[in-house]
Amino acid sequence: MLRGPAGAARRPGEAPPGDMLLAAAATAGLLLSGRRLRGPLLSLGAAAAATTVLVRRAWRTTGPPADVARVSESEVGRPEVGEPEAWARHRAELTHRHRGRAARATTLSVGSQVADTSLYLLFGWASVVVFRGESPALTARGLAGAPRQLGAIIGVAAVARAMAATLSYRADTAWRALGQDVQHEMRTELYPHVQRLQPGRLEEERVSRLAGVLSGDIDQVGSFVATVPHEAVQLATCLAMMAGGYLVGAPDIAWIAFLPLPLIAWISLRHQQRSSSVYAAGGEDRARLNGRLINSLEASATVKSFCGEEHEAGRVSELSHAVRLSGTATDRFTAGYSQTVLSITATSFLANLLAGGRKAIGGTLSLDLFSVLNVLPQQTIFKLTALGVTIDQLQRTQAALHRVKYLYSLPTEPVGEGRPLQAGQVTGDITLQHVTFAYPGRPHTVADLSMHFTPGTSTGIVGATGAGKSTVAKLLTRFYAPRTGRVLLDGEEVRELDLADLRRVVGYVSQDAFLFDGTIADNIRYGTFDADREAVIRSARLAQAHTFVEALPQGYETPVGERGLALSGGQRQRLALARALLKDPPVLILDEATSAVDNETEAAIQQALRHYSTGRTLITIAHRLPTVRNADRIYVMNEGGRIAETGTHEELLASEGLYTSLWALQIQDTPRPPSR
Ligand SMILES: Nc1ncnc2c1ncn2[C@@H]1O[C@H](COP(=O)(O)OP(=O)(O)OP(=O)(O)O)[C@@H](O)[C@H]1O
Repeated sequence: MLRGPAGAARRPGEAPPGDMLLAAAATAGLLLSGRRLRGPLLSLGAAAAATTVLVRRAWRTTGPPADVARVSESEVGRPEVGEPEAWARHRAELTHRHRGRAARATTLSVGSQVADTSLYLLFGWASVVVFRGESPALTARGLAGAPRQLGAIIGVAAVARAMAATLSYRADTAWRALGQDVQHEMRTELYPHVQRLQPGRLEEERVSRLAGVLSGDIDQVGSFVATVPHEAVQLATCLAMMAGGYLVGAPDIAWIAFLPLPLIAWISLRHQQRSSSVYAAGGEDRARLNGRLINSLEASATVKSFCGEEHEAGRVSELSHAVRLSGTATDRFTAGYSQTVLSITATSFLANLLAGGRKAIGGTLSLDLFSVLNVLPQQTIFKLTALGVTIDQLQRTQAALHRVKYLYSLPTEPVGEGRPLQAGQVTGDITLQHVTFAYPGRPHTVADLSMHFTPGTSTGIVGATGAGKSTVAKLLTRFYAPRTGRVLLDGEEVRELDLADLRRVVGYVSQDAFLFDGTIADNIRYGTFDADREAVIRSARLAQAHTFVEALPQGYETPVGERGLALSGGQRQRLALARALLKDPPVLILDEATSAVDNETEAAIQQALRHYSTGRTLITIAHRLPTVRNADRIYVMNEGGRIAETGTHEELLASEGLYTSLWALQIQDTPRPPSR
């Protein structure tokens, strides 16, 4: 078994890695080259080999930056994820679609670098004309006299500058546009996939982590495409121009020009490795300060009532001091690096000047050539200083892609599969037959559960907290599938039905009345996006929301704020209810949908729902027994996720079981004050 450069095993017969091919080509080049070029080629090869070895070592020993590694292994979980099919397809499409653009942008990057470097070469040449009085090379080409020569060089330099500006602008914008497009396409492809994740997986993955992949990681990929290939192509162009220039023009002193390259590459990589930990420490200090500030400001009522202002100010000052110290350390570090790089660049320049100058004085190197060649190493070194940042970007992008790939590997809900359902033909006959279900890693939530919901009737489900009432609703809407047993709608197993159709015919108002950042009308219309204003108002009236909405200065156009925080809990619940009523489903499940509403308003809602639910199947899950007392049937669930009792309110009271004792407890409760 052979070992690849990164320590990876390579099977016999596998294609040799790129550097072996390079070595073979270099050996052939050396053998074919004349004696004059053999030495310079060797020094170029040595510089290239040393630089490659250093980059490889840095890549292997450091791995991804500290902050990236932490996220990719602990948060995302499995470092090794296979190639999910959806991701492989999307990646292939992206590559195929943008191949031509990437090739054009690469050409522009090469052109812009050639024009830019030419400009500096021309400056060097112009100074020779000024100091020496003429350029023999130009005189030999029929352009005699310093003023004419100078004018010609400056004219060409102006053209080179214009070309450099145009090509750089076009290359930069081409790469950036490509980065933006890749980012946009990745996000718009990944987001629907994330939305289709099975609810269980969606709950397991933290929202902040999912949002982090969809925003931060995809941004990382986009900014990588926008900048790194452009810089890498420019560096390669600089290296090629420098190597070509020295090998052709001054092979004897080529080694002096090549010598600093591995040194600069090494310093740049070392700097990046060390700076990533310095910056990570500074970032953590800033994050701690930020967290403390937000926490303190959010808890302002608690801080004030416990007179904790001084205590909070002290803690903020402490953290701010830590930020100051880490900031100073980072600044010192950065300043030290730029001075080191400048010193090496200057040393290389002086060494070139000395060696090349002696040859020019001795007449073995033309002054014209000497003046232009001197410029090339400066440009290359300048570009090479960004190598550490490039490697860092590459590693960050790899880690970001790893996380994208991981999300693609998570199981999704089926789309467009199953038997279609017509809302108008659904009667709403629902049956649970011996259903057993457990959340992953948990004991059974419901066990051997059987229930029946007769079409056109209302059913209440009550029971202890954690008994599994909401779980029943989730099984009906196929958020989860039972382990054993069957859930049937109109005699058909729900898992055989088209999922989107099923959710269209089953309206569900969950415990947490979630509102989107938008207006009240937008929130009621959510899911029935084409509903007109009259329909919106009608459902708001049914949900007893119209009066409070009308009383607001902007009425239905009032923004509800992030997560609806500009409204009270009872108001939010009524809007969520109005949203479900507007959907007009044949089956409606209300899971603690009015728990934050005062008794009087709840009674009005129930009155309205009695008319609304005619011909529909209404399932009401509640803790408050008065919410379900008028239901045609009530199921009482016990803690083991089983049915303890069933019957009408009167029948259950007569049986003097669990329901009777709960009722006795609750009617002693003080009535709640009216909600706003
Ligand atoms: N996503 C989940 N992952 C793991 N366990 C869960 C999940 N959701 C609910 N459970 C557990 O399942 C059990 C039943 O929860 P469920 O929400 O169905 O109860 P409930 O009767 O509706 O309770 P409550 O009246 O408090 O709303 C609880 O023990 C709960 O901790």
